[in-house]
Amino acid sequence: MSSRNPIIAVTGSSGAGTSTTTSSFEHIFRTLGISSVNVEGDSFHRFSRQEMDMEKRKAKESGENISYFGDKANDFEALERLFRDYGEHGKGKTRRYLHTFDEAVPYNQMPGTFTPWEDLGEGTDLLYYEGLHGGVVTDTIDVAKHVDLLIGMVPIVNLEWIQKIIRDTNKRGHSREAVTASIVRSMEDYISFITPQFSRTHINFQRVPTVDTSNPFSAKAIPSLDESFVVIRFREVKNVDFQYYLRMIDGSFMSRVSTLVVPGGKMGLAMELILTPLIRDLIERKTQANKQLDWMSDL
Ligand SMILES: Nc1ncnc2c1ncn2[C@@H]1O[C@H](COP(=O)(O)OP(=O)(O)OP(=O)(O)O)[C@@H](O)[C@H]1O
Ligand SMILES: O=C(CO)[C@H](O)[C@H](O)COP(=O)(O)O
Repeated sequence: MSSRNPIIAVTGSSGAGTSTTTSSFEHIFRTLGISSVNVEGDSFHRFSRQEMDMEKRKAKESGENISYFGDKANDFEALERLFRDYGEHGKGKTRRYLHTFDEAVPYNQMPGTFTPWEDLGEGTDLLYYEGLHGGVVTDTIDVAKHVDLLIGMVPIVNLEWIQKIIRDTNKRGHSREAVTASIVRSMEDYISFITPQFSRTHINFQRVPTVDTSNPFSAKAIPSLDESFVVIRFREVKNVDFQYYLRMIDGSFMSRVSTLVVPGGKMGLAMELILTPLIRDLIERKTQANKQLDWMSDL
C-alpha cells in the first residue's frame, strides 16, 4: 500500500465483468479530475495464444493442467513488481495482450500476441488494474498487499460462465466447445488462485440473476441488469453509511449486517455512491503525503 501512489484493483474471473466495470471507474475518475494509468491483467500472461496452445498440449501429454487462472500461465512476479514500483516511484512497466483483430490491427499485430513492454505511470494520480489477479497471494508473491482499494467482481458462477461463453464466442472467435473445455480445464486453478482473492477484498460486487440460468452451457443471451440483483458485501471498509445508501438507491435492502442488495439496474449508481468517497480519500491521503514529503525536503 502506498499513500503517495495509490493502487485500485478490480479483480475477477474471466468474463466476470471487470472490463465492463472499468467504465464506472473511468466516470468517477473524470468527475474527481483524477488521471489514472490503466493496466489490464491479461498483459501478465506468460504466453501468446499460439504458445499457450503448445503449453496446453504439453501439459495434456504429461497428465498436467495449465490454465489462464494459475501461476504457470501468468507472471505474478512481474505483476507484483509493477505494483511495487508504482507504489514506490509512481511508474512501472506493462504491455497489452491483444485478444481480437480490432485490438490488434492498430498495432499491426495478430490477435493473441503482446505489445512490447513500455514505461507507464509518470505523472498520474493512481494506478487502476482490472483483471484476474489483483488480489493474488502465493508462497512466493503477494500482489494483494500493494493494493489500496481491492474490489471483487464476482457474478454467481452460472452467470459468470454465461458471460464468458457468450463474450468468447461472439467477440473473440472461439467455439462454444473450446470455451467449455477451457472452463473445465481451469477449475483447479479457479479454486486455488481466483476465489481466495475474494476473501481479501475491501468490497465484493456479486451479480445474481433472477432468471433461470440452470444450464449456462446452452444459454443464448446474458441476463440483463434488470434481470438481476447485485449483492454488495463490505468486508474491509469501516463506517459504512448503510442508511444513506438505502435512502439513495430505490429498491435496495440489507440482507445481512454488512451486505447491501441493489436492483441490477442500479449497479452503476451504487458503485458511484460507494466508491467515490473511498477514491476521494485515497487522493486526499496522497496530497497529504506529498505535502509532508515537500515539507521534509525543505528542512
Ligand atoms: N453487469 C453486466 N450486465 C450485463 N452484461 C455484463 C455485465 N458485466 C459484464 N457483462 C458482459 O459479460 C461479458 C464479459 O464481461 P467483461 O469482458 O467485462 O469480462 P472480464 O471480466 O473483463 O473478462 P476477461 O478478464 O476475460 O477479459 C461481456 O460480454 C459483457 O458485456
Ligand atoms: O479472458 C481471458 C483470461 O482473462 C482469456 O481466456 C485469456 O486472456 C486468453 O485469451 P484468448 O483466449 O483470447 O487468447
